[in-house]
Amino acid sequence: MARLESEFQEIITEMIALAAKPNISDFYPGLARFDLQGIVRRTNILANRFDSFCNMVIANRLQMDEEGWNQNVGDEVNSTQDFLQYLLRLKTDGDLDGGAPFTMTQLKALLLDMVVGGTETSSNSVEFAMAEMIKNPEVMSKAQRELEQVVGKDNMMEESHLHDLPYLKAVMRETLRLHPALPLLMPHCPNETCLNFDPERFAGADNKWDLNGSALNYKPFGSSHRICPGTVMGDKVVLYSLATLVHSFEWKLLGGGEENLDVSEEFGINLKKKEPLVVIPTPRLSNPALFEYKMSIRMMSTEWMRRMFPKKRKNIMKLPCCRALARVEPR
Ligand code: HEM
Repeated sequence: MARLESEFQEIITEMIALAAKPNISDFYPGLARFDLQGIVRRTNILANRFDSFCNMVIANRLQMDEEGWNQNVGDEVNSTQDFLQYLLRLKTDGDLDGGAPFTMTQLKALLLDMVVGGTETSSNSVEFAMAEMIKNPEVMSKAQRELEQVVGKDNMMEESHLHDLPYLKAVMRETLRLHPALPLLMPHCPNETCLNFDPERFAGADNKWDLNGSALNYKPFGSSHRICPGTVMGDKVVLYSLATLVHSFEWKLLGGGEENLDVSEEFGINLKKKEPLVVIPTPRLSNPALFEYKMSIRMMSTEWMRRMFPKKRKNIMKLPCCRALARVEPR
């Protein structure tokens, strides 16, 4: 399991690094066939490894379906179908509007786009937002109060609560303003100094900033033709993760000194926190039983995981894709 996890992470991290690497062939196309920096050769190796990974996941899913592990396959588009099952159905039947079926190559390309485009962008944004809230306790308290009112301390955060969390949404917007996940968009700079973390900029009913890139002075997901195709998903994943973390736990730095927490960035194609955030969570919900989670895996079902790793069921949540897509539900 650990080997599979680290291999998956290694592929994705290296793919992102290669995508960002300046390639001399882009400036002198005549040199492209020599692949002087080995970028094409390395990319092909990674693409093959990702392909094998996808083949394994897809083959297992198909085998499970064949053996009836998920009895709901074939029902109307239902909540128990995982994302891969849905894509595989599009591959066979086409979409609901009569669109042409997917090919297997398109299906894998979509998975690759989602993993490469959506993993670090979302997790880095959550890390920055948590760091800023820990550094600014008044922001953390306000977000916690909002969650207490909307969700309640005797309840678990659910996706349906997301619409009623305007302050946490403002925290996320402000995080993306100050620490844009992908900083290399068209060049732009603020017309006044606004370096402090202040979610109030985005709070209030008259807040006019959205994420669709229509206002060119706020476009954390890009804008126009090249706008991020994962905007809606990224928005929900980041907000849901933040809400769950803030609602369920108090957060402290190891050794204290929250007010001096370093939030500086390491520049790259993906902006990440220079020093990883290391924090200590303390449960804050009133009912300890709420922390005995029943995990329901959306993208890869638990049955699939059990089947694939029969001897290591206890480690099921250690696979990064499961952690990212797992939904936490109360018992
Ligand atoms: C906080 C989360 C995210 C942020 C801030 C973000 C931001 C961005 C930005 C700024 C771009 C570049 C737009 C441009 O070239 O002008 C982009 C591109 C892209 N994003 Fe995201 N993204 C996020 C999450 C996601 C997710 C969840 C997915 C997939 C499910 C995704 C998939 C992609 C893809 C495939 C592209 C390349 C599009 C193209 O080149 O045409 N992103 N993203």
